[in-house]
Amino acid sequence: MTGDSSQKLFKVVFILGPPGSGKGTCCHAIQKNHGLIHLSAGDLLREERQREGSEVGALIEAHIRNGTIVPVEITCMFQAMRAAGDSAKGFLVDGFPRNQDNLDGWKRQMSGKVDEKFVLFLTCPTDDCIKRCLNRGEGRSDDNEESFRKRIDTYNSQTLPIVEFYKKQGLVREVNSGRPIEQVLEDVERVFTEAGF
Ligand SMILES: Nc1ncnc2c1ncn2[C@@H]1O[C@H](COP(=O)(O)OP(=O)(O)OP(=O)(O)O)[C@@H](O)[C@H]1O
Ligand SMILES: Nc1ccn([C@H]2C[C@H](O)[C@@H](COP(=O)(O)O)O2)c(=O)n1
Ligand SMILES: [Mg+2]
Repeated sequence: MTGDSSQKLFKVVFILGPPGSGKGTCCHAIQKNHGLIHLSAGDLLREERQREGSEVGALIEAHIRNGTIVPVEITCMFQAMRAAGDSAKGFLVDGFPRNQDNLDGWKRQMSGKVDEKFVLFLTCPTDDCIKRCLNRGEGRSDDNEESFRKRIDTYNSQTLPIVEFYKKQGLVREVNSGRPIEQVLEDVERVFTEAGF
């Protein structure tokens, strides 16, 4: 799809859901099957935090441990999409937009540049999410009970209203991810097929 004759619109699917609900796991499978590019806002922030000489590394780490959301000027998803090139079939934008500041920044930067296909919204009971995070085994500094509680509070108070915003536009596709992964992926695959991917 094209906007004007010179600019191709970026096809985007947002992936939202509570911490540990399986966003990254689903993106990994979908990316493989459909040739889409997976961009996780959390992964991009962790990468920047690790970059030698980063001026915002300490600030990012403080937000990650506190389960709060980094200002959108730092979480620059557009830059990452551009860097991925326009040969991409589309992008799986994982864990973004996570609050009103993310959404406002996204609109400021992306208006007229993206084709927002839908929001894949994963739902999962908190008890399952915490077990998954505590057993993830990736050494993340926020995979502990205290950070998890803060992340889930932020999710409930700041991310769910963003899901509501997209629901009102009829863009939300909900999948219950509190089930065995094979069943989750079957439903996720169906959602993508129905959307023409
Ligand atoms: N359906 C499932 N059943 C059991 N375990 C799962 C399922 N989906 C994902 N997991 C496991 O749960 C952990 C968290 O999954 P994942 O990293 O995909 O979640 P996430 O939503 O990206 O979390 P975060 O928001 O913290 O990045 C991983 O160890 C993953 O292997
Ligand atoms: N849009 C985003 C996404 C992530 N972060 C920070 C705060 C999160 O708790 C942390 C981990 O994200 P995840 O890997 O769980 O998606 O990264 C943010 O500030 N803004
Ligand atoms: Mg993740």
